[in-house]
Amino acid sequence: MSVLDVLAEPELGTDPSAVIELVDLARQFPGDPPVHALHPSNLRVAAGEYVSVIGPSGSGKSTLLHLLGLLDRPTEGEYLLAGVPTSRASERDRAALRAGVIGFVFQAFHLLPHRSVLENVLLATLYSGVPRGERRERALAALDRVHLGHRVDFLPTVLSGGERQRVAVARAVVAQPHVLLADEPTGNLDSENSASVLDLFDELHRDGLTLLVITHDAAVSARAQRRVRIADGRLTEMP
Ligand SMILES: Nc1ncnc2c1ncn2[C@@H]1O[C@H](COP(=O)(O)OP(=O)(O)OP(=O)(O)O)[C@@H](O)[C@H]1O
Repeated sequence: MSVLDVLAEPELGTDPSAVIELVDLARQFPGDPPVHALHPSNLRVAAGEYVSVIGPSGSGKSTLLHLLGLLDRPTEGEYLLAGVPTSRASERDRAALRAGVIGFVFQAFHLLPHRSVLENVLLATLYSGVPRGERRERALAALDRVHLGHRVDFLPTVLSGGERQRVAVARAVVAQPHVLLADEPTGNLDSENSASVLDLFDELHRDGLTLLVITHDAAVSARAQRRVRIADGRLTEMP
């Protein structure tokens, strides 16, 4: 039985098709006065949606990302991830859910410099429930998927920024997550390399992957099918 089976309490989820569902979710930091980094917020991301969250510096993007990624807990409200209520789940269950459901892509790539491209992707299969006998094949398929099948034995250090980020995307999707969570994915890239990563996101979206991209960059946000603005810790849908 998987952690999803153990934790699932479907009656709490209002929408079974939602991958992400925030119900009055809020995060306050202590202070005098307290900081309302995220006011009580509601957001539902259905399977297959490509959503961007855009906001300026200090608007609450990192706070939201940490909550969505199960790296932080809310002070109020509930966050259902793949239908599983997470706010009061144990750290162990949250870690298992995070590993099984979320693929992360960060601005800074976070690749291991002394491991080959293939090894970087293979490492991500270790804790994600990919059967041992399938790991290599799955890693190679993920690298093919990001058009880097010809670079599997290279070290990340010799790749372009766009290629490195595409390795990071392969690493994020190799375990077939329910959602790809990207934090400023083009923040370290020039326009050409940014375009290659954003084109890849379009392809993954067409293949049915759910994507949520957090950014301060209007051009990056505009590529998503649905845009949400965050300002002063409040979320609003954009037309
Ligand atoms: N640990 C903390 N304690 C107190 N206040 C915090 C803490 N973390 C964030 N904040 C405050 O919460 C608000 C939102 O911060 P957050 O880092 O989420 O914004 P951001 O949109 O990610 O900004 P940036 O784009 O500059 O990284 C800010 O006013 C910030 O000062």
